[in-house]
Amino acid sequence: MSKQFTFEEVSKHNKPGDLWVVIDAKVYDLSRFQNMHPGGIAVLSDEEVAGQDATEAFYSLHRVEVLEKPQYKRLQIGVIQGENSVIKAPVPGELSLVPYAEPTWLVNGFHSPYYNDNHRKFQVAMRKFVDEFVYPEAQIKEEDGTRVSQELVDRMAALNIHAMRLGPGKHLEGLTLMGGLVEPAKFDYFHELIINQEVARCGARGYGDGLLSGKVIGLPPVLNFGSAELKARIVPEVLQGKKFICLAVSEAQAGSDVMGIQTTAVKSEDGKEWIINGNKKWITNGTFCDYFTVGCKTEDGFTVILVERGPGVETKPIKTSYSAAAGTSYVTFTDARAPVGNTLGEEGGGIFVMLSNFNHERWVMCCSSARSQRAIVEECLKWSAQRKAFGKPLNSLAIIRSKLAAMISRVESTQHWLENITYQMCNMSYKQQAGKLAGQIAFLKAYATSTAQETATDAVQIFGGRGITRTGMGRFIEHYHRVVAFDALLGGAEDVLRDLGVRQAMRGMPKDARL
Ligand code: HEM
Repeated sequence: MSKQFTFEEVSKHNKPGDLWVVIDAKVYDLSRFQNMHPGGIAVLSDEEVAGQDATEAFYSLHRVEVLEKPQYKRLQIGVIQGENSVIKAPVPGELSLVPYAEPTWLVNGFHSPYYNDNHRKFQVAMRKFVDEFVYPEAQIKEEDGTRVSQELVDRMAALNIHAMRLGPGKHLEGLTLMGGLVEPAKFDYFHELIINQEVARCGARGYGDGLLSGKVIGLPPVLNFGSAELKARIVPEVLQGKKFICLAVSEAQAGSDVMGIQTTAVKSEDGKEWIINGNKKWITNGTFCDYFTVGCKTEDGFTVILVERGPGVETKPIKTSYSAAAGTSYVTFTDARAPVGNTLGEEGGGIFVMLSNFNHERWVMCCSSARSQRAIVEECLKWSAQRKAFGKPLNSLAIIRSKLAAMISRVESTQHWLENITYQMCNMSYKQQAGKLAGQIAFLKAYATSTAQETATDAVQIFGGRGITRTGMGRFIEHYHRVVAFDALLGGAEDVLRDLGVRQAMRGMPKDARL
């Protein structure tokens, strides 16, 4: 039972060296902490703070998690008699009750045609997993730039999360998914959407990519186009998190224009091996990968080949504006060799391999982008309610409400469009998806990432200086604003995607259509 105090008792401890404050009905003795306080001693000695209820002042300057940290928690010496604490730190695994902080299907009283009971149970389990194991590691590693721990990779493997991140399909047969929560045959794209969206909540974009997103885009060409022998050798060890794979397409000389790549693969004299020369740039997870799914120029055109790390393959880190935890690399191939049996799809048929892979990659990015955007909406709603400016909460200003309205509309429309496309994916074959959804997904990705950038800009304005400060109240805004361009470039730049979408539409125009 906590020690009980009255406001009167607390008010006697109102000077440096004997300094107590009340925050949310809890009494803190700051006498010994005052000299270590990052905000300085003067603010604590203020007559409206020392010995007083400083709840409002505190929450306009600190995030809730400050008082959750053990070193600060122990400054609490008791509670105010007869008063209850009302401020609640987010509880791991729980849904947020802040309006628009969750997609509508997770909001009490709302309905959705897309999600069944199994999706709901799956979401609960996935959120718990992310809050308990992913979020804490993400926050540390995004800062220190080291890669995801093998311990977490193993935990994910034990639940077969690596396999589920590749979507529904034969590769799930016989696996126990999420401890038996989903039957492999019933796992669909909404389950996968849930994984992507829950992981995106870790609020660490570089680390998020470091969490084996190279596998999400690098393994499907092996799964869908590799020989039976190659699949048997590569797939299980990658899905068990024992080996790592990435997709290596873009180059110093070619990004969105995939056909412009210059890495070459020529056959050895005995015809048994490919000899590969060239470079690949911005390769996510490349620094720590064992396998590279490489786009190459060959005699017949464009061919995709699985190259194993070995002589002639070198990777070095590229410093980008997000964390080195992503393992972004520059890869060079100097007479690197791969057996001809490592060819993925037809020789010269690489563009088909790549294009069918792009849809899924872009859709995954839409899932994450929509969820990251939503987290920023939540931050802005909270901040504008608890921060005062000109003597009033920020959200009493019409201009702030107008920015919030635009943010909410953007994230809601992105999520709803995403859910509709996901529903189409659930009801189409992989081939139908490639034909019918390439345009839709390209448009959605360009829409999600351009609205994300608008939201990032608005959020910085709402947070002011804190929106460009790496610690404290605005730390997620600063991070988001710094990394938001990644989504807009990876998997195809916005203008290229919009153009692709329109070209697809033009191709589908009925020949007899007239005004
Ligand atoms: C239990 C009591 C308190 C603890 C543990 C605490 C802790 C901290 C911490 C960790 C920071 C750094 C924030 C960050 O960048 O993450 C900080 C900053 C600050 N604190 Fe406190 N604080 C306490 C009470 C107060 C109170 C009562 C005030 C009075 C208004 C105050 C005023 C400030 C100010 C002005 C800053 C600088 C904020 C900024 O740079 O934006 N603190 N405090």
